[in-house]
Amino acid sequence: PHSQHSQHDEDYPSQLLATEYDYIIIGGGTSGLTVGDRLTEGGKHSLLVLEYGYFDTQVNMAPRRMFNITSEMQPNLRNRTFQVGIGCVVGGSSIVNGQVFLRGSKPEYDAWKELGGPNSTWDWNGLLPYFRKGITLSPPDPEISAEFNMSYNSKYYGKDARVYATFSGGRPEPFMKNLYNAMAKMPGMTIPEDSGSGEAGLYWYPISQDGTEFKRSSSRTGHWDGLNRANYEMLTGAKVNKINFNSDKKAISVQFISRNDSTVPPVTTKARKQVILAAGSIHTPQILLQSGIGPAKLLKEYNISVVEDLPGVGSNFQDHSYIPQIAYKWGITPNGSLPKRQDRNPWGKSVPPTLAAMIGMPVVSPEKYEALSKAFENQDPASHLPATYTKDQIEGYKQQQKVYSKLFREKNMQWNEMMMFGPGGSIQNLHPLSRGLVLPPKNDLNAEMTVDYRAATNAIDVDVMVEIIKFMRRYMTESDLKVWAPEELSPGVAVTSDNALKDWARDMINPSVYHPVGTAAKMPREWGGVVDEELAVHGLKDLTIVDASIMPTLIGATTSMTVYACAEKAADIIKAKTGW
Ligand SMILES: Cc1cc2nc3c(=O)[nH]c(=O)nc-3n(C[C@H](O)[C@H](O)[C@H](O)COP(=O)(O)OP(=O)(O)OC[C@H]3O[C@@H](n4cnc5c(N)ncnc54)[C@H](O)[C@@H]3O)c2cc1C
Repeated sequence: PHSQHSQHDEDYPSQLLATEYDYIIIGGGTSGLTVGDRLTEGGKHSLLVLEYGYFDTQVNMAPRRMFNITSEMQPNLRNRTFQVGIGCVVGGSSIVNGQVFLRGSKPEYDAWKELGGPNSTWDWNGLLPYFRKGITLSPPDPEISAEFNMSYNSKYYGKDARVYATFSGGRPEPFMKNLYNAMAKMPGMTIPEDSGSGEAGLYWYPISQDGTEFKRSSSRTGHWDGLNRANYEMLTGAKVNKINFNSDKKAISVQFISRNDSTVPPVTTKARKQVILAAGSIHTPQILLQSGIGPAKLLKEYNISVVEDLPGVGSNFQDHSYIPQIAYKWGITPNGSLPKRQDRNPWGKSVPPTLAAMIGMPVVSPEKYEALSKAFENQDPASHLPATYTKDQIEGYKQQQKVYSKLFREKNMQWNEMMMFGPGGSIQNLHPLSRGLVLPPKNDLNAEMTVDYRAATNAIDVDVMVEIIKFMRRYMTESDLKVWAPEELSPGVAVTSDNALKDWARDMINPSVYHPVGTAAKMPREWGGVVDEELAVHGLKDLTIVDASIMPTLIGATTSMTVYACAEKAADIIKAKTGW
């Protein structure tokens, strides 16, 4: 049964599996399949991927391909609840995501190094080779790129990866030039040479599609389809619920059950070299807790014996937050056709490239950034962190506070994201300072996770959003766009004071752009971290986490490209460590 690249789908044929593999990967999503591909190159080592979802020929968000999770009620956002978007399908969230394919700016990755210790290699320079290894760029059409000022530089990408970024072949509406030119003249605005250069500013950006058929590029198309390796196996519909350890605390096997059939007894498969956890930021903490790794106090409440007391499991949870619409209309209709919000068609269609302004707080708010930075610097973390935080975890947040109060003053920092396609639009706070929790419900460790963004528990997050709204207002009403007499529809010109804007923002903020990170953070143990610089779980042997949960802090960009780069780096670390 292992003579071919096996896709055991739907019928849970666990009897086809071997009892032992060199590597077992938990979760066949974005990071899991990237690492799976790299470790099976050359055919020498056997590897099994255990994936909860199924192979699916359709892509995009649909119930079959998404976990069904609603967040906890958010008291600071008028008690609203929110859909928690994550993929459960072979390819994971890379199959259902919005395909905006960006990376963060240099200071955001350099922060990971500062939060990792003096010998850390997790900074911009340490990750750039892996962005290059992981992603191939299809440049824009030369004529269109010259006409619309699409600067790009292929040196920030590689040539061999089968995960693609493309600007696509469509032609933007001519009016986009006016949006571009007006933004380019905003005080302090910069224009980087490429969206992937690690520099903040105004740029056209690529999407995760191939550059010929304009079909979605995912971890499945890039790291599974067409490989046909006898040593690279996957079982779908398999829900992992435990990792087992020997007395030496070495991860030795993985237990899973059928996703649908509770009558099937659990199966245990052995891993000779490593167990690799790639179940994403929401479910990686669950599998750790089910395995006895997490806050000892909590594990006792679940009657689970403690393998390793790691209070950080499920904490430090972060996501981008946004307001979907700062709405304007033109008082004087511009000539010619106007840009519309583009649906990045996942089934293959060339759509025009899209424009974004990704800017730091000194550009967003030249007046207030210094005061905001000071307020954050002097804040008592205990005033907003969860009551369960230990001394170590509070110390870890203090370290983040030290780094981020500096980054408030950093111009080359992607703190605000404005996707530009018309009058007004959506705005994002890419660096919320509140920290959420992702934990199983009190009475049942095996039930679906509870997701609590704890949005705006740090009130500075709302202050930042207000400054971003004011930046949008300046852009719409004080830039060259004013010749078209823009009229603000919401929040509306009657909403003027900071307090009134804060009030409005609390009604409007959505605490997730489907970019959850941080719940098994790469930070020192004495700062509440869960994995070390080699992404190995503190205190244990041969258990490595490779998904978005390891990011100690958010990057100011959509997350998938960074997940690919981190997984590429993780694969090299695992190879070096396990005598690959
Ligand atoms: C709706 C949506 C829109 C997004 N938009 C964008 C965008 O436009 N651009 C961008 O760059 N990023 C976007 N993202 C985010 C990005 O896709 C994710 O950050 C990234 O894919 C996460 O990768 P991962 O490997 O951490 O997790 P995933 O890719 O989610 O993989 C985790 C895998 O583990 C499996 N799993 C979970 N629990 C178990 C278990 N117990 N046993 C076995 N398997 C399990 C899941 O089924 C899943 O396949 C979006 C995400 C979503 C959901």
